[in-house]
Order: sequence, then C-alpha cells, then structure tokens
Amino acid sequence: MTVASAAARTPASAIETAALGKRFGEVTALDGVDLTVPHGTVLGLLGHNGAGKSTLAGILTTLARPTSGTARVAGFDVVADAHRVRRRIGVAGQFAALDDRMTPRATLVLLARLHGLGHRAARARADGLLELFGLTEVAGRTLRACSGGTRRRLDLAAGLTGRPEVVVLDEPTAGLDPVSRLTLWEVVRGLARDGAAVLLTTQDLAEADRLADVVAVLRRGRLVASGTPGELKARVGSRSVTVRPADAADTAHADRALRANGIVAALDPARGTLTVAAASSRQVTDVLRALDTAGIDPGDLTFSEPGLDEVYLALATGHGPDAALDAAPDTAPGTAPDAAPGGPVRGAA
Ligand SMILES: Nc1ncnc2c1ncn2[C@@H]1O[C@H](COP(=O)(O)OP(=O)(O)OP(=O)(O)O)[C@@H](O)[C@H]1O
Repeated sequence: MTVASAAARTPASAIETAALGKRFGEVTALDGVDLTVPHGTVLGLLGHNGAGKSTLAGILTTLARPTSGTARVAGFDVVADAHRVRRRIGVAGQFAALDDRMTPRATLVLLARLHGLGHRAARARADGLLELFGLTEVAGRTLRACSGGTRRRLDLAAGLTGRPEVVVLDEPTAGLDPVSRLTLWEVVRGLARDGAAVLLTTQDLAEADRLADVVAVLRRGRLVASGTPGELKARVGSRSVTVRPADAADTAHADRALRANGIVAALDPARGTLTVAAASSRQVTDVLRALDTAGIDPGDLTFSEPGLDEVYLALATGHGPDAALDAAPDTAPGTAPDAAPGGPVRGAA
C-alpha cells in the first residue's frame, strides 16, 4: 500500500502548529504549542494523563477547535479549511459508527467507495488493507462475531482507506495483543516510508522508542522537549554503572564505603548490586577507588545507557534528572512553567 502519491503536491510540513492553545473553561489543555512534522516522519507524542495529547489529536483531526493560535494539516487550516483537512487525514475511531452486521471486507470496501474509488479499486484497496492488518482470515465474518482485537485493527485499517497523507493515531496500540502491536508498528513505518506524516500519541515508551523518528513530550499542555529518542536520552538520562561485589556479603559495606566518599548508590539487596549514576569515566574511577580503599573486590561491573523511561520521568512529570524542569514550580494544570528546552518541535527531515 502506498500513500506517496499525495505527498508530491503538498507543502514541506504535513503538520504545522503555531502558538496553538485550547481552553476548556478554566482548564488550559494546550498552551502555545509550536509543532512541525514533515512528510515521511513518525512523531510520537508522550505525556502524562491530562497532558493534552488527545486535545491536540482532536484539533489536528478537526474534531475540536483551537481557542488560540493556528494549526495547518496538509497545508490547510484546521478551522477555515476543515473539510479539505478531513479529506487528507487518516484517523482511528471511525469504527464506532460502523455497522455490526457488516463484514470487515464490506466495511473497508464501503469506506473506500466513500473516498471516491470505483468498485474494483475499492475492492483492491480493501484487500490490501485486510492483508496489511492480518485480517484476511476474518474478512468474511460479521463484525459482531469478531474479537475486540480484530475490531480494533479494522478500526485502524478503516482510517487508512483514503490513502491519507497525514495520519493521526490516538494511542493506536492500546489493547492490542503483542502480534497485532508489531503489525501496526510495521504499518506505521510503511506509511512514513511512503511519505505520510504520522502523529501518534502513546503512553508506551517502548513504542515511542521503536517507532518514532521524533518524540515530543507534552507536560500540562506545553511542549517541553522534542528530539529523536537518542537525543532525548543523551540530554536527559545519564549512564550508570552497576557493581556486584565478588563477595555478596560486601554489598552493604560497599554502600557505606561509597557514601563515605559522597557517592550515592541505589542498593538492590536481592541481586547484591549497587547502581551509581556515572556520566563520565572519572565518576567510574571514583567508584572503583572508593571500593578499593575499603578493600572490596568490585566483582562484576555493568554499564547501562539511559532509557526513554528516564527521559519521560524527567520531562513529562518533572521528577527526574533534568534540573531545569525540576526547578519549575508545581503549578496548576495548564499553567506549566516556561521551561521548553526543545523549543519548537521539529521532525527529522
Ligand atoms: N471536553 C472537555 N471539557 C473539559 N475539559 C477537558 C475536555 N477535554 C479535555 N479536557 C481537559 O483538558 C486536559 C487535557 O486533556 P486530554 O484528554 O487532551 O489529555 P491526554 O494527554 O490525552 O490524557 P490521557 O492520556 O489521560 O488521555 C485535561 O485537564 C482534561 O481534563
């Protein structure tokens, strides 16, 4: 399946928001969001519950109107040109409106016809999507006889019947089994390879890490960081070293020896390990010297790179090693601090 045909005549940025804001009465759901997603990019939007992810997805898919700022999708303003935007986007969530008595194949053929395809082309599109989403086997069952996972995959397939150049998926893999999840990841990567821009919201850090070219973190309605998963990990997380003393009885002793040298370790008594943040080789040397002075054989040493979970803790919640964000006052939802280390979000071109 390809979505490249649409990309050639479209602007450089598939999604572009400027100072985008949304208020619900007293609640500020989005506040000054500047976001740019080029074609061929998967942007993973992370954020705590209530951070504003669904609100942003809703505005980009014309289901909600911004209260300030602008958003353009496929070159069209989401308010002034909502109908043109709708013709160019793919969204999950259409399933709710579908008929339980229909089959997956009939459903997709109908939607493809609604997108203007002739009979034969609509059947071909439906068959392609059924195969892509592993639905061929159940294509002839009525929807009411299909499992929840099947319906969910059909919902996602339904969003792609129009070969959208911009795809917005709000937590697309929530509730999917591991195989369906991998299938969906493949589909999303394929869409981006073919030139579509995909914005997906997720709570799943592994998903963001594996799938997204660019990760953007929303915190209380504001974008607080963006970059490739690797960039964010390098900026926020720190490497660590884990020591497992050769003699397990030395673990507590080692902890005291490190503390005596001003080094704080996370102790795991069950494993007999101590883990210390060690961004530089100098810090590793300090650990080894402290242990040596105390007469402790450091035994096994393991080095770990930072993970996206650390990034998330630091940026999305403010509880983590990012000092700028930690220093931010704990304000009410929607009045998040001005810390925006990532500046305007740029997708990887
Ligand atoms: N229709 C609404 N009326 C009033 N407040 C709303 C409405 N929709 C969202 N909000 C509020 O806007 C803020 C952002 O909500 P939103 O659903 O966009 O967050 P989210 O990041 O998608 O959260 P979750 O991960 O829990 O789905 C929250 O404070 C929420 O309570």
